[in-house]
Amino acid sequence: MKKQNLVVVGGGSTYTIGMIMSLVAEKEQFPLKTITFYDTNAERQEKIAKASEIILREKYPELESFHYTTDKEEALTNADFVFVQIRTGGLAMREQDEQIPLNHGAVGQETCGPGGMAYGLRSIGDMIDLVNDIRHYSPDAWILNYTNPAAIVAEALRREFPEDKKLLNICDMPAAIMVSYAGILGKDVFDLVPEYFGLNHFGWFTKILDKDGNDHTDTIKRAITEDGFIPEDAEIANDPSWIKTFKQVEQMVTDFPEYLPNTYLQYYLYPSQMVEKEDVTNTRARQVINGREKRVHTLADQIIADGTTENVELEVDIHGRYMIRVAASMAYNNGDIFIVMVENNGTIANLPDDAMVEVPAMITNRGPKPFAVGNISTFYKGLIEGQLAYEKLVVDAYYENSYEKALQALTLNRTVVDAPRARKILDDMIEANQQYWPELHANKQLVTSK
Ligand SMILES: NC(=O)c1ccc[n+]([C@@H]2O[C@H](COP(=O)([O-])OP(=O)(O)OC[C@H]3O[C@@H](n4cnc5c(N)ncnc54)[C@H](O)[C@@H]3O)[C@@H](O)[C@H]2O)c1
Ligand SMILES: O=P(O)(O)OC[C@H]1O[C@H](O[C@H]2[C@H](O)[C@@H](O)[C@@H](O)O[C@@H]2CO)[C@H](O)[C@@H](O)[C@@H]1O
Ligand SMILES: [Mn+2]
Repeated sequence: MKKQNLVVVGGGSTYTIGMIMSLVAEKEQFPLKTITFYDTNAERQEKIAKASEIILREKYPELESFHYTTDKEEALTNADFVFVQIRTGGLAMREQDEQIPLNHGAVGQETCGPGGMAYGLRSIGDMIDLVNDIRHYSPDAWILNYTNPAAIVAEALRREFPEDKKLLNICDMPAAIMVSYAGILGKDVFDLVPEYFGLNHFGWFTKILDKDGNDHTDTIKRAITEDGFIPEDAEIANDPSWIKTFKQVEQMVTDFPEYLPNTYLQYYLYPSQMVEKEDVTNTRARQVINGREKRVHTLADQIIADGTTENVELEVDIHGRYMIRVAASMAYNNGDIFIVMVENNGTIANLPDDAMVEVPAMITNRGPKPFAVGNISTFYKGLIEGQLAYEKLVVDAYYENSYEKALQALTLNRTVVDAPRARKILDDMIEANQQYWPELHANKQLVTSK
């Protein structure tokens, strides 16, 4: 098996140490020659990198080299795989994305509704620059992007790099949900085969099979409605916010029992309930700053101070394992099946060809080969078309510097609906994002004809 040169962009991310542990756990499936971290924030990256260096020295002695840098040429040259996990504006801006809509009575969420638009308009420019840089230094590298909001980023990258066949956008949420299905069934998550359709953070499992073709969908539905649904992946199992989110699946399956929903659908199906549950002074970003970020930084500090991992507990989670299994299937043409984002082109027959959809695909060394879904029925088609229009309008707003397109996007979104409210949210977001967003201009025709 050829050993791979891996670059992690966003080396200072709160997910990096988990990713390193997953790379250790998956070294047989995805053997590495070198690992390089790249980040624009030297200080944030250094702490994570120094801890990672110790972990790798102890647990991955066969690795030929590990290094970290803020120099893009040094980082991106000679890569086989580039994993991208950046957050333009950091968790501080995530907090604004969540608080602004809540101040106007709308859902405040990282990737759904107005928060997703704000984060999208910040991320698109950086992601385009980054893909250009990667292609300049490593034209043939596989790029696995999971930078959020993945749906909007994927749409922008589709428009910007239409011929790039080695760029794949992925999300761990379906896999994390499947970990809980596996728990219900007493099976390994990688032994389950999903049937699924939708957009990123906006989809449904239509069937859960095992590798022998046995259908477990009804067993899972029954278990959820009778016994409830809990997160089982190590990273989120004890997190009160994720426990609440998984609990909401019970209501979704009771109200709409046809298919099994992605957890993120809660924001679109029960927006008022979601707003009522929130505390604007302690939104998810604040919980992550005081929770995951603090935990990861304390862990890194301890590993660095001790010079060893002997005194800490290091866990492997589905986030890293899933990303790595997708990469391995590309590297070694395994033909494994994973849920990923692809340009539709008929996969969901009654949706536009140019939609970025999330569906199961066979992952090969020629990229993802999605399985045909066929026509989807009215409820799902209606919901998806509205959300897809919102996503496309956000990307239009970016390219056209259009205030109007941004306003249309928010008004269309199920988490907002009301046009005056959309305008208030948009105006506050423009103010908060001056440093990051393209300048949005009002429709010139209307202004001049006054
Ligand atoms: N798709 C998914 O399912 C999924 C799952 C988990 C995390 N994520 C995403 O992963 C990303 C990281 O999340 P986090 O909470 O760890 O954020 P974080 O802020 O802790 O980490 C992001 C890192 O990226 C760096 N960075 C920012 N802009 C950069 C640029 N242009 N070039 C290089 N480095 C840059 C930052 O300095 C920071 O160290 C986010 O986009 C998050 O939404 C996605
Ligand atoms: O609110 P956060 O920052 O805790 O989570 C936001 C992310 O949530 C999903 O990722 C989960 C993942 O599903 C789970 O396996 C585990 O690794 O935790 C992650 C979050 O902590 C979602 O898919 C991502 O897009 C979000 O960024
Ligand atoms: Mn996701």
